[in-house]
Amino acid sequence: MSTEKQTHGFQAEVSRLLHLMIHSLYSNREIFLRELVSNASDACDKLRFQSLDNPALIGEGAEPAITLTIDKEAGTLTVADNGIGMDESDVVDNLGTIARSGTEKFLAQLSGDQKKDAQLIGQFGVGFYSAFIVADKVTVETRKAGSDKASGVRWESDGQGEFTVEGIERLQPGTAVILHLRDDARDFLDPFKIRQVINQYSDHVAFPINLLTPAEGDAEESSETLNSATALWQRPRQEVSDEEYQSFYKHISHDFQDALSWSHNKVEGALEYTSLLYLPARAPFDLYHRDANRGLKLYVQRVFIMDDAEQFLPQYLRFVKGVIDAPDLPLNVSRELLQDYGPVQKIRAALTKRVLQMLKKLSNDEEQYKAFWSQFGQVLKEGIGEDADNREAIAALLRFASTHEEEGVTRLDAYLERKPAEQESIYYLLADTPSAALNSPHLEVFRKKGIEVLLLSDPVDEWMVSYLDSYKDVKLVNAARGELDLDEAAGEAESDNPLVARLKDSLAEQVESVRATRRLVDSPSCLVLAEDQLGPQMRRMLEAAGQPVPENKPVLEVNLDHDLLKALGTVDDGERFNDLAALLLDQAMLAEGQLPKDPAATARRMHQMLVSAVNN
Ligand SMILES: Nc1ncnc2c1ncn2[C@@H]1O[C@H](COP(=O)(O)OP(=O)(O)OP(=O)(O)O)[C@@H](O)[C@H]1O
Repeated sequence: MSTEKQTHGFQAEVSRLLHLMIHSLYSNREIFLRELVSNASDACDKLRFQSLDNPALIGEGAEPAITLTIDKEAGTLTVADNGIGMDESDVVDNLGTIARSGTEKFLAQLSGDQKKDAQLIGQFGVGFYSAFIVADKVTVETRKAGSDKASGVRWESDGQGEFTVEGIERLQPGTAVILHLRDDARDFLDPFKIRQVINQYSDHVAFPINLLTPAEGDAEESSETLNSATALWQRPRQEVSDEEYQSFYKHISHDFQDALSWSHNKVEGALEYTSLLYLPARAPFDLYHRDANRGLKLYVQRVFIMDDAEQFLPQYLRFVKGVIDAPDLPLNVSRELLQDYGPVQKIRAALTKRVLQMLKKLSNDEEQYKAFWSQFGQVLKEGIGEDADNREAIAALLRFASTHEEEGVTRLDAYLERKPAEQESIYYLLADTPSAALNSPHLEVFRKKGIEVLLLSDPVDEWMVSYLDSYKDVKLVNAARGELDLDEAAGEAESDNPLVARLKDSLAEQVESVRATRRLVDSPSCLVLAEDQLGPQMRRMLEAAGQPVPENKPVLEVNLDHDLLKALGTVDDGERFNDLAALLLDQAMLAEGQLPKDPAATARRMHQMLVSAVNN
């Protein structure tokens, strides 16, 4: 342990975050107290957990507690705990860096617009650094539980880019965060204000939060406990107010916004557990990062066991926050053990059903559900592939753009209600964007017949529908694949058409086949994939992942009733015919949002066409 004072620079991201945070969170200043109290409570949780194996860690009579001390003269507010504490390397790692992937990208999104940035930073979670919203200097004194009193550490910074670390003597293990309040934050020296903020944000913290006010004038030193200090999830539902649920949500999630909804249940019987699950209103910035926090906080008989207990919910529900308290699990349960532990599988299956029910209930309110869907819809779609047992329930929660829903979105059930009885399938079309889908030549015949087509343009959609063969026993059919049986007589009779045969010859290298179609009304041609071929979205996904992708040639379908095709039939010059045939294929690719195989050749052919059109 070095005793000399050492100066360190903050990681560049921390400096930027500090700067932005101080400016954009000014109007939410009091959140710093919630964040520091949350950290103190986590530290007490961790110590209690470690002391299961090593009871000596908790000193005699030292019940875990959080102490707030106001010192008006010094202008400081101190948030202290007798939790796990930190050693020197913990301090340098935890209070000087942000070890979350995607941080740089996240910071790049911040615009300087206070309101927008405040929201974004809320999604990110500011934790300890929020101390600098109210303090122009922060001192942390800490000692790791189990180490001796000479192993204390003092960390200090004005939040301007550097911090110092030095060894100190500290009598008690645990951490004290001393805030030297800015002049405009001196209202946090008022016990009344502290009481109000703790009441609002931290009443449910499961350890006592004591407020110490030193003697002043006639008043003697005093100490009072500000919170009820019972585990909120252990209280009966009807005794917990909505405000309490919301503030508990913010405590465990570090979100600034209210949750969309929650579900609190005590399950009795052979397998007892209590769960409190929340649906957040906004996606965290790192929802798609593999190492992002996810899952629930696990407690056993109110003793905190672990964060991110991902075994209790499937991946695709990783946005759900909450706690689970399973009193029958062994206290020394580890992640590895959880994985193969029978009761955990049962709890997971039940919690999954519960979340899907919450979503179903939420979807009764279209407005609210829209908000949810825009944030988490893409993640929920992963469930179609991942969770065969609940596939139908998840499918009912999906939302799609549709040819029959001009602005909004539709559900599979609404599609089925609108569908004429004789229509045997649910049709969908995959495209890169909603507008590409709407303009696709594949829709022409569906429009003409008034048949509804769902428009899928999320990158995950192709993968997802590959797992969704049917919904309520109605098959899902890709409108751009294979031969459509919309009009049985179509196509077949014309298969030996001489123009089709010439096109086949001319394009033999590029296409699998050419055939006449009734699929098209206004367009001359379009591409169709065989039933078993990969679509362009899947292709790109596989290519991006470095996987080998089989070459597949599309089928070109042509509309023999189209003027262009009629004219093409009269072209005798072989070279000119080949150029026109190639253009017919290229424009079909463009309509799909794909680039022609040889863009330069396409440009040359178009150039020739334009010149001859202008000269005519
Ligand atoms: N009072 C404390 N006692 C012990 N360790 C602490 C304390 N406060 C902070 N730390 C340590 O510093 C780390 C960083 O804290 P910070 O609040 O910035 O982020 P976090 O709590 O990990 O993340 P978030 O707040 O976004 O959940 C914590 O993970 C913890 O290891």
